[in-house]
Amino acid sequence: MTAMIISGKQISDEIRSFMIEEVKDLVRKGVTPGLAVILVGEDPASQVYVRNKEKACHDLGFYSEVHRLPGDTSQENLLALVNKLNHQESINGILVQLPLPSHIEEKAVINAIAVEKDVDGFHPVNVGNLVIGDDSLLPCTPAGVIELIKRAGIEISGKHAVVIGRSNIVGKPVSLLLQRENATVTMCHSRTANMAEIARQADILVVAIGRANFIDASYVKPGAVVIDVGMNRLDNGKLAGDVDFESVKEVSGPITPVPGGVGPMTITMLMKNTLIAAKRHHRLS
Ligand SMILES: Nc1nc2c(c(=O)[nH]1)N[C@@H](CN(C=O)c1ccc(C(=O)N[C@@H](CCC(=O)O)C(=O)O)cc1)CN2
Repeated sequence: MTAMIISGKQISDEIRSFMIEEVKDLVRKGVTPGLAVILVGEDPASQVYVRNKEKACHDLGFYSEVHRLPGDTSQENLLALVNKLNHQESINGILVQLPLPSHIEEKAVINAIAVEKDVDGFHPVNVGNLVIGDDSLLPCTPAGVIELIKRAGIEISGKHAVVIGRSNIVGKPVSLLLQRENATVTMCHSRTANMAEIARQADILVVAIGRANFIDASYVKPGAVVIDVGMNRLDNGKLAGDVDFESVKEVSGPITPVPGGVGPMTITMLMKNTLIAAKRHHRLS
C-alpha cells in the first residue's frame, strides 16, 4: 500500500490562515509585526526565497523591508545595517539570507543580530536556550519539521526517532526538539557504521544530509514516518530530496515530498517567529 503524503504546502496554508486573523487582532491593538530581510549578492535560489518571504509578509499583513546589497558589500557595512535594524522600532525580526559571500564571516553577522530579533534562531543565545529547554526563537526548518509531524496527527512521545545529518541548522536542533517532545533520539552522520541498520529501527526517520535520493527503501522500517529535509538541485533543474521518494513510499508510513514538504514550512515558521517577537516586544504574550 502506498504511504500517506504529508503536504507541507497544505499544513503551511492552514497555519498562515490562522496567523492572518492573529495579525489583524494585533494591528487593531496598534502593533504591526515587522520583518527585515537582508540579501547580499545575487544567488538565484536566495533571490527566490527572499521574494517568497517578502510575499509572505505582504499576505499576512506584516510590515517588511528587504535590503538587497551588492555581492562585494563589506562585512563592516553589513554589520552596520544589522546594528541599525537592531535599534529600529518598526522591526521585530531580522533575517540575513544564507549563504553569504565567502569574504563575510557568517558567525560574526549572526552574533550581531539582537537575540530578541533573531527570527532564524541561529544566535548562540537562542541555540543555548534551545539546548537547555528554555523559551527561545526556534530555528525555522527544525520547528517546521516538528509542526508537520504533529499536525499530521503523529504522536512523537515514546517513539524512536533517527536523525540522519548533524548540521547546526537542521540535524542538531531537530534532534533536540524531538527529545523535547519525548522521543528517544539517535543521530547518524557520514561516519556512522551500519547506518541503514540503525535507520531501520526508526519509528520516525528525519533525513538532512544534502545528498539527492540517498535514502532508499533499505533504510526504512515498514510503516515508519519519513521526513525529508533535503533540497538538492539536480543538473536537469529539478529539485530532489535526500530520500528516494518513489521507492521509499512503497514501504514507509506517512512521508513528506520534495518539493511541497518541509520547504514551505520554513517560511511559515519564520512568520510565526516574527509574530512571537512582536508580541514579546509589546508584552502581549
Ligand atoms: N537565513 C536563512 N538562510 C537560509 C535558510 C534559513 O532558514 N535561514 N534556509 C534555506 C533557504 N530557505 C529559506 O531561507 C528556504 C528554502 C526552501 C524553501 C521552500 O519553500 N522550498 C520549496 C521549493 C522551492 C524551490 O522550488 O526552489 C519546497 O521545498 O517545496 C523555503 C525557504 C537556506 N538559507
